Amino acid sequence: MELETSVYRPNVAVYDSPDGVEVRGRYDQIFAKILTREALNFVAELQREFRGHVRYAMECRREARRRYNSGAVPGFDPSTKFIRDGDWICASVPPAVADRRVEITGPVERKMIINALNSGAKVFMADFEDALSPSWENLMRGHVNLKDAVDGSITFHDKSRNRVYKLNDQTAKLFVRPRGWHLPEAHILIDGEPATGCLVDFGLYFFHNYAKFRQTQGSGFGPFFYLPKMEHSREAKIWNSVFERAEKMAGIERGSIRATVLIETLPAVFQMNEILYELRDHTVGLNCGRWDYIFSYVKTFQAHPDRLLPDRVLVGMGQHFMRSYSDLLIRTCHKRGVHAMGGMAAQIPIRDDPKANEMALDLVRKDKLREVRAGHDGTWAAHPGLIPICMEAFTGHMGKSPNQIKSVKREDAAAITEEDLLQIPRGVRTLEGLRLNTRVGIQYLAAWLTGSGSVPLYNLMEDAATAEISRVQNWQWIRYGVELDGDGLGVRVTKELFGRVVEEEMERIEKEVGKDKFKKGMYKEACKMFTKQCTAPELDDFLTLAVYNHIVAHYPINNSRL
Ligand SMILES: CC(=O)SCCNC(=O)CCNC(=O)[C@H](O)C(C)(C)COP(=O)(O)OP(=O)(O)OC[C@H]1O[C@@H](n2cnc3c(N)ncnc32)[C@H](O)[C@@H]1OP(=O)(O)O
Ligand SMILES: O=CC(=O)O
Ligand SMILES: [Mg+2]
Repeated sequence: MELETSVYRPNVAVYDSPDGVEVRGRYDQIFAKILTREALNFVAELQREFRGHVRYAMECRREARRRYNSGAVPGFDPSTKFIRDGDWICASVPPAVADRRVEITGPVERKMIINALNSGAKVFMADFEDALSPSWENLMRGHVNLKDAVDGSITFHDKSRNRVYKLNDQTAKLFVRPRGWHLPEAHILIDGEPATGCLVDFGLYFFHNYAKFRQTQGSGFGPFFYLPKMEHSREAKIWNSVFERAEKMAGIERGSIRATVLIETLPAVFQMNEILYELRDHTVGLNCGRWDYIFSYVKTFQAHPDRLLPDRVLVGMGQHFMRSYSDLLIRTCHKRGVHAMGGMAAQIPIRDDPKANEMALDLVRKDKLREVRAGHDGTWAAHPGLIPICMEAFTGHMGKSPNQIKSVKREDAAAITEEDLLQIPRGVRTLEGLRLNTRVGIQYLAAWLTGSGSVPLYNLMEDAATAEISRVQNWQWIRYGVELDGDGLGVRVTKELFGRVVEEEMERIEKEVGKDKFKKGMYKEACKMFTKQCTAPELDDFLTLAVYNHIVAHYPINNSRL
């Protein structure tokens, strides 16, 4: 089915919402097929059952932050040692996803979904998180697209190229990544309060797709999910209960739903066993979400001036703390019988410069070889053009074996300590680092405000996670007046220096994108928001949460049934 959302009309129709549910987003006949009374009722049930647990989990995050801000550092929890030492394993991996050597990721955009499912990757992770700007239009179209994808009818007509996109016979297995626990969905009010974003994403997708998915994609299992940005196993426990609730509603076997958890916050690295334990009937592994992990390192240590990061480009997987995290994740997953997934290299193909392209591809190749040699069972690709390289690296090493769960135990990683996981990354800080953070942060935010959650900038993939690093690193350097020791200039970062950098980088952005695009885009607004966040007395928890209101579009006429 080709997606044609209706043109704007005055509010003549309303969604058929159950009691206590108010939909404040634009009405569209196509969206109404997703926002059915029954589906909204399911989301409302999830919200009512779990909102107290979510609220408590978010309060615990704030409490942990207060402790870290008073000098504490994260570590293993002595009270859950029995879980780490225990001899349990997770439910066995469903055959449909035993081989996940290459997974492509991307926003829930129609053409990209088709391209990703056809890409030759084993898995496609359709993203409501880092790669999506969660506007009402993006979210609802995303659900329509996913439903069409699961029932196999999705098509897309690119009129400018007169090209029709449709699914191949063989497609990647679909995983869906709902938003993190922290993000609200302001367009759906339940009992007068914004719904929890991830419960909306999960609830709508599950409700409409579980039956078809299990018949086709999952061979009796599924649907499959990726779970982002958790900080503690209590958050995994909520997901486990949500899954059980959904299975009960659908009348499907417990353990049908499976999820891979991104380990992408510093506190969570100390909870990997505990997270798998909570989800032991519903998990298919952990993934190294390296970009958010770096962001989380800065955020966790925001009050620790002795733990400042070097330039963003120097914080790679070769740093001791990153290598330790990836090695320990592999050991943990393989001990528990599930996949240890690698992460995303930021390089993307460079079309107009063969030499630079070869260098970028070589960096991706090296990253993937490091991952497979370390024992990872699969990896992420940002772009279809990277799949052959990722495949080659993993197949070259694993051959026909679907994964390395049984063959690479990494017992040596048992010796990894808290100090290894927290070791301060080495490297210099430069004015160019400050400039790049600023240039990238502003351009990313400008794109996000206008509906794009992942963009190519300076030949790298940028999304919410990578932009967060730029933001918090600038904040940290300004807050502590760090010396830029890599330039030989000995300059300290101050608000005044940052102000000059912002001005100059805005001029550069205008030159690079052209006057017309600059004027029509939201660069000035983005600049204001980014500057405010980088110079705020208190570090905002999330960039996208702080600016979310700017993309909320409440439908003007009150369509409430309350
Ligand atoms: C930190 C993390 O969370 S990582 C996970 C979240 N981030 C992501 O998922 C990023 C995914 N990648 C992307 O969004 C894109 O590749 C970008 C923004 C980085 C680059 O996009 P573009 O510059 O538009 O790519 P480009 O023009 O080279 O695309 C060429 C073709 O590949 C397709 N393509 C590019 N990336 C993807 C993808 N990830 N999935 C599916 N198709 C893709 C394009 O749709 C285009 O198709 P077409 O030839 O049929 O028109
Ligand atoms: O979600 C992935 C990450 O690296 O962040
Ligand atoms: Mg992430």
